Amino acid sequence: MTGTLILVRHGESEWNLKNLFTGWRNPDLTEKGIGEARAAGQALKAKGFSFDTTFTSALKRAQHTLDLILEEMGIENVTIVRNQALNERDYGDLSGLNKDDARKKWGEEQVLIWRRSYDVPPPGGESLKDTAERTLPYYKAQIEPRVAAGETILVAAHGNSLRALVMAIEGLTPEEILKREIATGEPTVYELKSDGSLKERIKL
Ligand SMILES: O=C(O)[C@H](O)COP(=O)(O)O
Repeated sequence: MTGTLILVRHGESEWNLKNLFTGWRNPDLTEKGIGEARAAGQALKAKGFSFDTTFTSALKRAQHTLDLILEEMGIENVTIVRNQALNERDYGDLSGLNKDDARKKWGEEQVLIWRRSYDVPPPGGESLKDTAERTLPYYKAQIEPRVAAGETILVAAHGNSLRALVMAIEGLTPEEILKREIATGEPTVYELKSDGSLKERIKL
């Protein structure tokens, strides 16, 4: 038996547009982000998907994306589980700062290390490793068993919480996952075997 896991990053947020570090701060989607979420819903509808359960984070941009996808698909009665284990990585003291201003203050290289190293956290925040340490146990306990049992599950979350999941599902090294950019509003479909391992990755 195979199950289906669909991962989608939220549409463009107001702070993506302003080029601000966001993390656990809570901006909503922009008009473009709303359009991206609706387009994701249309793409999933065109493929005939329906969901046994859906998951999202405790943050507005991901919740709103999920709501818009379900609305576009005409799905009204599915369970929505919201949990902060799926939140974006906490950007700590960088939250709310402009990414270009941060580069001017701390230098290009240091900011790149904070954004794209595996285990160096930004001041007061979480590294990708820290993020994976809270996201993966939640995935293993709440999401993977459902997919392994044959369900179809949609997860609307964030660039770095999804990186943590993709790394585990695809068996990527830290170097490989850090090169993977997860675009806003573009669903990825994974067929998983009954032991939770990957059968096929399909990009919509
Ligand atoms: O939290 C943020 O600022 C972004 O959503 C993700 O940031 P990143 O591109 O630095 O990983």
